[in-house]
Amino acid sequence: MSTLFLIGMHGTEKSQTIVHNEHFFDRVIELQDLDSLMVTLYRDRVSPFPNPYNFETGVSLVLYDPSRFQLSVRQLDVLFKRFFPSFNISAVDHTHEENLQRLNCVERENSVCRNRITRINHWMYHHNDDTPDGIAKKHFSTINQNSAPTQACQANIYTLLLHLNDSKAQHLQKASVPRLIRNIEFMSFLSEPIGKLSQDGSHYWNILSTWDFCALSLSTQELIWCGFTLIKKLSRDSNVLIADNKLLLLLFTLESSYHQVNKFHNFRHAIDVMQATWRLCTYLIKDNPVQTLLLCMAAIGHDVGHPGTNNQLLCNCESEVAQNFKNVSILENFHRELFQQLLTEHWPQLLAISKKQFDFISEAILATDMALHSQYEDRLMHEKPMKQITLISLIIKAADISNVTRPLSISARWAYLITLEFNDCALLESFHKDHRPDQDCYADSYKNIDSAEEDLDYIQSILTNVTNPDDIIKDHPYIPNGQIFFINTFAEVFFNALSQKFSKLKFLSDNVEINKEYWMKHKKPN
Ligand SMILES: Nc1ncnc2c1ncn2[C@@H]1O[C@@H]2COP(=O)(O)O[C@H]2[C@H]1O
Repeated sequence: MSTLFLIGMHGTEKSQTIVHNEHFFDRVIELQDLDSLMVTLYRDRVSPFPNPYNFETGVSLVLYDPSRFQLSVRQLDVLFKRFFPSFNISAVDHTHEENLQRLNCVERENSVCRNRITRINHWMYHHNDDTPDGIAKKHFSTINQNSAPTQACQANIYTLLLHLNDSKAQHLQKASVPRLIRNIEFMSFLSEPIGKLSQDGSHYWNILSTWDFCALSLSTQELIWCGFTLIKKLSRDSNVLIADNKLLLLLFTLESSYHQVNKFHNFRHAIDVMQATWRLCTYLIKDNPVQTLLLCMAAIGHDVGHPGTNNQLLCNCESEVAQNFKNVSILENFHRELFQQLLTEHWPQLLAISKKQFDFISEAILATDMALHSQYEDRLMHEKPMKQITLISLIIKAADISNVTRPLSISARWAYLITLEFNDCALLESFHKDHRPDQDCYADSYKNIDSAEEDLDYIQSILTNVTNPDDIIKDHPYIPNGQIFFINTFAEVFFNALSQKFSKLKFLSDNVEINKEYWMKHKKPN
């Protein structure tokens, strides 16, 4: 869905160009000022699933007069990139008619980001620097009344490369949090969990404290609340304090740095891994609250910006992001860099502590690369005495794939989601048979592809209404085979070895066996 925001614009200021182009947007919202804009962005983003206004499945433009708000277009764009990194949103100075050519782009851009496959393709492989700076450098004559929109259009759509480059650029600028964001009371966007707490003050503690934790049945507001509740407690335990509103800003920024439209690799997975990490820490690093805090934070950030695909796909198509990391642990390095930057900005004290301890958070995030799985398995079985860094890595690795150790009804729903994500990877690969990954997204051949309407409504109804795995595999009969493969190849040996080493963790390998038994009963002949 796409939104046209008109800020502080009175009827007479609305030019004919704006009026003629409004119909390209799904909605037009008129707001008094930029403060109201920020509130709308946050409020929409944390609306209940399936959330049409997540700012990812369409392109949104903000038309305003910079001179009236003492904030240039460039500054507002930087603010969007810093605090809403996954959003397709850009600022436009509407007082110069030629700038309104950007409105012509929206129809084309929407067609790229409404289709899951073209959207993911664009995220992963689009290399051009379409920012106004980049365009100026390449002498594209795009803001020209007579010319058709060209690559300049794509400036409004998220890409991994821009996310990474913007994050690096912010690192250099060391800017403070702008007033527009600093003034926000983030608790005001969390009415849902606060409402539940008024009925039962320990509700979220109770759900966070068991291995039956089901992030799948939580809304975005509740996920943020769970992160807030746990990290606040751990920060107190370890005396690395952070003010409530600052912690909430960090969590809202993290949520906006994950792709809500991904089936599996989204903020929900991040909170699930954070919870699993914490539970494992209560058994394995009992007397070290600082390390528990660092590891739980690493867990929340470990997949930030994940495109819902994999390293192989980035590598095969020689994406610039892959080259940037020399084809080594590409996504993990990507997550690590983005998260480091977020911490530099939002919680530098924690980052400093992390760096003092063998670059704790970075090491933890890098350990989640499954290409290193057998190495870690080896260390788990043979390293004596086990080094602290190995233990930390094993905890976050175990948490990352802990969905197969959850009770079956929960595990099956995670299996369903990862299967859908794998299916999209397969669609992306077949898309590449006919299209160069980095070709101009507006070329004709790119248009009529027949895959991948949005299906978030359908997925959400399964997640909330279906708890019986039988119902899930009725529609997706090959899920059991995928789960057996994953358990046989990775999970079984790993969790058995972990349970042998740490007997209190036997429930993990027990659950894997129960789940495997179920999948075996429903296995399809290959
Ligand atoms: N239930 C599951 N079934 C199949 N693969 C899984 C499952 N859980 C995790 N994985 C894989 O394990 C990987 C761990 O690292 P990633 O999160 O990058 O991507 C994950 C998936 O590829």
